[in-house]
Amino acid sequence: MPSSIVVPKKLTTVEQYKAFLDQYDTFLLDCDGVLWHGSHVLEGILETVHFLRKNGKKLVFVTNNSTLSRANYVKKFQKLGIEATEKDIFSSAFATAVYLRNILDFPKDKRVYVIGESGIVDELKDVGIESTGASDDNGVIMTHADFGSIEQDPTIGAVVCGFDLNLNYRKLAKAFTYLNNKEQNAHFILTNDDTTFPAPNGIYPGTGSLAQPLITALNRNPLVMGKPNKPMLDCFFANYHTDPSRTCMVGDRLDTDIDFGVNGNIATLMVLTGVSTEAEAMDPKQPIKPTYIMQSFGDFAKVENA
Ligand SMILES: O=C(O)[C@H](O)[C@H](O)COP(=O)(O)O
Repeated sequence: MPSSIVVPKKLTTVEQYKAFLDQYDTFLLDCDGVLWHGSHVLEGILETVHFLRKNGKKLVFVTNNSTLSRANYVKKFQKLGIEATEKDIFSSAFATAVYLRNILDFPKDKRVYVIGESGIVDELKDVGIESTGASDDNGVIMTHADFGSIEQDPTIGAVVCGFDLNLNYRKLAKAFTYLNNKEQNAHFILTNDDTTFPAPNGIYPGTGSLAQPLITALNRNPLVMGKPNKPMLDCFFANYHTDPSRTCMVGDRLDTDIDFGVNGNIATLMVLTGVSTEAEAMDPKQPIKPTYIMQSFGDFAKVENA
């Protein structure tokens, strides 16, 4: 059906919330912009998570944020008051590690150069892949005399770029050097390509924006793992055999979360606590249409008190 004909249904009343919830057993939940901003849990989220689980709903957390391993995400969830186990969490770092190991059959004698944080390093280690870079190059200030210190490294079989609060020129120069060596033929992979992400006081450049200097310098498009791309979807459906007709993706971004659900042929609910706006979703020219829209996922807590 042409996207201009699909009109998202806005949920605003407790009766509509209840009727919506009765249709689904499994909810795939984005994290940044749905559950929290950074480490600030949004209003009503804890009550909603408790209420849905008490009513037998399955919650699966699907995040493009590659900064933490699933083990460390479990600790973050617990610290924020949300019970979770590693098998409930699908992060772009996990999808990247699984893809390198299982799909690319990454050679045992090769390593990965990482622009990113511990989530990528830890998930790669979990599947037996050695990495270098990441925090090793944090705070390393280059001078114009340092260019000679950047050498080729034939052990690098892939460069993986994720969100990195400590991105610097040295990391970009090393990644470029490895990827620009045609004989080496190293894979160029992004954990995700979110252009921005929501924080408590606004939105900030995301992984897709941080990787742009490499994409421009190399004139090469990377392989992207996270939502809405197929590797993350394959990762989810390989681990969960849910009934697609009773599964709903909940997210705040049209171009990642909602598109991910559309690609997976499941219903989608867009919340207005993150990046995308209602006007963007309702625009007839918008090709990606959520099934439903509501203000906040935390509003479902009102059903319990109704
Ligand atoms: O990597 C980034 O740009 C952000 O961390 C990412 O956008 C957040 O991922 P989400 O939980 O919204 O999927």
